[in-house]
Amino acid sequence: MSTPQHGGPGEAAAPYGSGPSAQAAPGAPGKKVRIHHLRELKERGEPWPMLTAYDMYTAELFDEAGIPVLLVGDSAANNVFGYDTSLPVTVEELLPLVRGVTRAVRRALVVADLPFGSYQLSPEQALATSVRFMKEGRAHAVKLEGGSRFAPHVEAITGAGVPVMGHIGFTPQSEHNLGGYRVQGRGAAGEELLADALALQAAGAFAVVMEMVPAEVAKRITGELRIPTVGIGAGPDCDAQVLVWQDMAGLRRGRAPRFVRRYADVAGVLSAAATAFADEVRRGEFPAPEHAFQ
Ligand SMILES: Nc1nc(=O)c2c([nH]1)NC[C@@H]1CN(c3ccc(C(=O)N[C@@H](CCC(=O)O)C(=O)O)cc3)CN21
Ligand SMILES: CC(C)C(=O)C(=O)O
Ligand SMILES: [Mg+2]
Repeated sequence: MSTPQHGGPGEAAAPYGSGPSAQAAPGAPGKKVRIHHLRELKERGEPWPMLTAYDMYTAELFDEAGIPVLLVGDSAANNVFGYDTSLPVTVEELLPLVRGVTRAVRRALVVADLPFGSYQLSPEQALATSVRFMKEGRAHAVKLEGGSRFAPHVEAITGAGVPVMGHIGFTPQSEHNLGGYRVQGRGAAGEELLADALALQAAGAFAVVMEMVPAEVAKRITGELRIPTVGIGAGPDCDAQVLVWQDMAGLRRGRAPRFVRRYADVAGVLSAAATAFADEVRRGEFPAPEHAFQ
């Protein structure tokens, strides 16, 4: 195979995020993001962005915009399939989305989120599901929710050569146990969170998401870890920041979580386009002669 693989042995090339290739022109071949690049960004104190993506066009745009890591989140449950929680989404539903995203990217590292029930049963199940996302989804890494209790699962997966991203703090797959969308790690629970992060690192995780964690706790954990932390509602001192793209771009309407900043009004743009199309069809203004064949 001549195609370089993500997460393989490091090249002597300039690290991702430095030099002119950091913002490669659309269509430029660019360099694939590797896990060691993310570690180097942490060492240099350069925060990096991560976004969810669930399809080809968004993946292509985010890749070209220089987002080094794309997550095919189990949040597709809410943001693609319309479930009210992330619990019902299945491997069978997520796999085709992962395939679409990995086909579209040139540089970004694509992380497949393991859905509820597809890894918790045993390290063997976690590895088997990860292998499906790597082989059938062509993902570059997987992500799973949970702390120290999932260290054996992370070890089984990384032991097979598959990079794993952890996820601690508010873990949506456990929302019924956590009592809803609530900040995690306040007070004494902060020490447990640190222990969880260290256990994931020791098990071989290459990064760890911290969701809805007090900023001071996230800062402390980020300082204690060698691997990058990726915050969502975890303050400014994480090594990276992630948002769900429909929140970031204003496609999802209604009240967004407090940790969201909206960078666009995609809902407004799409809604105006659909309304204009509908009006023109109803008025007989579309199609015009140039849209028709003689
Ligand atoms: N569109 C979307 N964005 C997300 O961030 C997201 C998903 N979907 N689906 C899966 C999980 C669920 N997540 C969520 C969902 C809601 C809140 C929320 O409503 N938070 C409130 C209450 C916080 C509190 O009471 O402490 C907030 O104002 O932040 C937070 C995280 C994060 N993930
Ligand atoms: C919010 C991110 C971290 C996530 O797990 C998802 O989108 O599923
Ligand atoms: Mg998720």
